[in-house]
Amino acid sequence: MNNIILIGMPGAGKSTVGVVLAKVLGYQFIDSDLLIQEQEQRLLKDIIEEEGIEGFIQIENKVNSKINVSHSIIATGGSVIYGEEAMEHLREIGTVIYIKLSYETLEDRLGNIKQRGVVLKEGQNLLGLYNERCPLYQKYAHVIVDAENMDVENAVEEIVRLINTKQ
Ligand SMILES: Nc1ncnc2c1ncn2[C@@H]1O[C@H](COP(=O)(O)OP(=O)(O)O)[C@@H](O)[C@H]1O
Ligand SMILES: O=C(O)C1=C[C@@H](OP(=O)(O)O)[C@@H](O)[C@H](O)C1
Ligand SMILES: [Mg+2]
Repeated sequence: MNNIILIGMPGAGKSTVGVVLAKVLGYQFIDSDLLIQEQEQRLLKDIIEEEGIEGFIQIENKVNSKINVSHSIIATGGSVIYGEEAMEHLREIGTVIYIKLSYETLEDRLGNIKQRGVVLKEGQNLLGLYNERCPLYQKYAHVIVDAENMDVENAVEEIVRLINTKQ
């Protein structure tokens, strides 16, 4: 269905890069986080607080599994890769692009992840989360974009270049 799905760690730039990419390609833009909030009529932070991280992951999996669009850029939330059904669906409806950054860059960019409402297990820190998730982002990606040292415009250009190379 010709969609482009962005995955990666929180702070990787999925939402920021995604909206610019949509403009450049003339696609629609969808942010899974906003879809979840709309369908649940609750803020992400309230869902995480009220349902716990397992409950949030289930809701995120359900919402992403039902996305039915075409010619859209879909910026997912960083924890989407815990939902197997969602990832299989997203891989079927488009090209999954992993925006990859080093741990050091993410740490600089993120500040306090606890305030950001990231799905963190008890006692887990950003490095633990990074090491746990990187293999999953890699597993589900059709294309990996190394966005280290790239500003938003450079990242958009690189994604467009990789998509064109792939076709
Ligand atoms: N390529 C980039 N270079 C520097 N900062 C960026 C870049 N992309 C995004 N940012 C900044 O990083 C933060 C997180 O970006 P965001 O798009 O919300 O990431 P995500 O949706 O992947 O969690 C924002 O403050 C954003 O302005
Ligand atoms: O990685 C995570 O655990 C999360 C990332 C958030 O989205 P972004 O990746 O857009 O920040 C959001 O889905 C939720 O707060 C959980
Ligand atoms: Mg986002």
